[in-house]
Amino acid sequence: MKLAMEHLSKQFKNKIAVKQIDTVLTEGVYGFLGANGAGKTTLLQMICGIIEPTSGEVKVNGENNLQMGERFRDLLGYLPQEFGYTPGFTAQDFMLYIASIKGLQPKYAKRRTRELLKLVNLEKEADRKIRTFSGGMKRRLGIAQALLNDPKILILDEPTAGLDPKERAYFRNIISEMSKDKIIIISTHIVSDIEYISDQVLVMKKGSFILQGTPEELLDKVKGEVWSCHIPNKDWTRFEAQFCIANSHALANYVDARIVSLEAPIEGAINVEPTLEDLYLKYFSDEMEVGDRN
Ligand SMILES: Nc1ncnc2c1ncn2[C@@H]1O[C@H](COP(=O)(O)OP(=O)(O)OP(=O)(O)O)[C@@H](O)[C@H]1O
Repeated sequence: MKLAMEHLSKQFKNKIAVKQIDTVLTEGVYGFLGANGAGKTTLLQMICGIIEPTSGEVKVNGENNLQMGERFRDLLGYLPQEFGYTPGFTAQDFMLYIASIKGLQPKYAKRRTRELLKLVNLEKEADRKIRTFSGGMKRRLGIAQALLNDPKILILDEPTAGLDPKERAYFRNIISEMSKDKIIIISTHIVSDIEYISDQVLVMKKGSFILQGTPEELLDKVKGEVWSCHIPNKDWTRFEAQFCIANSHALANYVDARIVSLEAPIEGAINVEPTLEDLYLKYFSDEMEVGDRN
């Protein structure tokens, strides 16, 4: 299957949210990485056919997604950023309700609901009301509902928002296990959510993809630019203002720092293996507050 974005743009009044995106996705896991406001949600909503592009189009195997209508919706599973759960429903009622909207046969819907609640580890909570669920449980239920129709295109907008580290790890395992025959798009600003499960990472900034490649290809772009060094306490304020700081740990006489820089920031700095987090900092440090980095 081919999911193509062709010269895709979206403008809201005088704000260009998505700018001339051209890319083709086939089966695999794609991480759309970008800061808040980069345009991820707008792009995903155009792919899902929820909003119309200002120009350009989304095509599935050469056919416009909006013109495909029902046939496109049958292929699609979507977890929006803000999901409207009905708090008085139990998890099972909710799944059956979404299944009926998706037009699934009741018998199949029941079986699929059982399977999916098991997959997202909510099997024992099937009869509990959603109003008693934690944020993480609701998010897992959201992932389960997106899978009801066994979608060939699965789109997850910030799927791990509100999940604790254990649930994040669980989520990554679920995705890696089912990737084979689907196009899976995960949008996030959290690098670790997609670093190990994405076949391709697309870095989005100000409405455009500024980088696209396998995690290894992207890591090559910061190779030789990540340093581990000791900065004397008296010089720290100057270094913090001048360099992109990936990490810092203040000790008695110096700060143990990880710095992204073309040149060694200080004598004795040691070149270390980069991570995607370093790459993200390199490209987004101009948009971040100092406190965001740690
Ligand atoms: N309906 C709208 N009307 C006006 N501006 C909008 C609208 N929707 C989005 N925008 C603007 O378009 C830009 C991209 O927003 P979008 O929500 O797509 O980004 P994002 O990368 O998903 O960020 P976030 O993770 O914070 O949602 C932002 O500047 C946003 O304010």
